[in-house]
Amino acid sequence: MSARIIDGKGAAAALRAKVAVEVAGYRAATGRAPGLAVVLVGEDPASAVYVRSKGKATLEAGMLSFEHKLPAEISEGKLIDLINELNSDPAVDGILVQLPLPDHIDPNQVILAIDPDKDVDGFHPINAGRLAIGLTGFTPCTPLGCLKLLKAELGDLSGKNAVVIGRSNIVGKPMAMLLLAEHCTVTIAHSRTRDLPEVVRAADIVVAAVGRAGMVKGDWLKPGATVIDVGINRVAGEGGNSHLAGDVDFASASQIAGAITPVPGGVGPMTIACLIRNTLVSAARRDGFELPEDL
Ligand SMILES: NC(=O)C1=CN([C@@H]2O[C@H](COP(=O)(O)OP(=O)(O)OC[C@H]3O[C@@H](n4cnc5c(N)ncnc54)[C@H](OP(=O)(O)O)[C@@H]3O)[C@@H](O)[C@H]2O)C=CC1
Ligand SMILES: Nc1nc(=O)c2c([nH]1)NC[C@@H]1CN(c3ccc(C(=O)N[C@@H](CCC(=O)O)C(=O)O)cc3)C=[N+]21
Repeated sequence: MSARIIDGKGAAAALRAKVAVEVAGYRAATGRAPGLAVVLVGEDPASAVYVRSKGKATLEAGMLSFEHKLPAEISEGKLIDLINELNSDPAVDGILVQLPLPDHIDPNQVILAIDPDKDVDGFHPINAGRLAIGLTGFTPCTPLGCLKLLKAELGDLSGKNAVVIGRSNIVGKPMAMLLLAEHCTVTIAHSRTRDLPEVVRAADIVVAAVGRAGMVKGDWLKPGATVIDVGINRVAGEGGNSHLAGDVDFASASQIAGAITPVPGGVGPMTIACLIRNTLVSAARRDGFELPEDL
């Protein structure tokens, strides 16, 4: 059997187009454009690439992009001063501080400084708490993108067995909360899980967010399972080349799964589409502008 390939890139383009239509309506109604501030500390090349594609997607949707590039040596206090300025800037609807941060800066203190109502990453404890207890807030972009792909593929998720591999605050935990809210029976696996292949074998839905290239093998899967591969791992190839690989061994998994996301072209583009979606949602809440339920 050969799995359906879930086209994350196409789904992301469609979501971005829907957001752009709503942005046009928002601008006509309010006379202003939603604005996203992205803060990049230091010169990590991968982070710089992501920040650039976020800025591009923001502009393409008709929104304003404010990029703040800060030197790696900046103090935590100075970074928090900038966040306070962005919190009180009426042109800024969303604030994203690109992670990881340099070691001398505590990411928890930085995230705490962001106004929860501008926290389009959904990383602030207030938004994590809102998600956990079912209140309106901001849902982290990567898990939200995964959920949108799953619903497009499967429709109603109620009663399905879902296994999330990974328990980070930015992917694994919020993913599990979203699946629980969709009435899945959720298992969260991590590095201390005993017999991971056996745990995965029970899953109708597998979300892999580990950071280990090709770890999940085809023979771990229940035949027909839906597999969402969050992993973005840069793997060295021959002659100094490198390529991106997911956490799932695509060659073997695509023989057994019912549907699977590729890397690249799966979850990554959806993350960026959900970021501009969240930024529009933030602006719309501020002005009482109504958006479609299913955006
Ligand atoms: N596509 C996208 O938009 C995004 C992709 N990513 C990618 O997703 C992956 C995960 O990211 P993130 O959540 O930040 O990573 P973290 O490193 O924060 O978390 C990794 C998780 O995987 C678990 N883990 C590690 N080794 C094993 C193992 N052998 N068996 C089972 N579980 C294991 C860890 O367990 P423990 O808690 O016990 O240590 C931890 O919970 C990375 O490849 C990252 O690049 C991340 C964000 C966005
Ligand atoms: N505050 C914060 N918020 C984040 O959302 C955040 C972050 N920090 N730090 C890093 C991770 C990672 N992340 C990705 C976004 C897009 C792709 C993406 O578009 N990937 C393309 C490939 C890109 C390439 O070729 O390198 C794809 O999978 O097709 C990947 C990863 C967001 N993150």
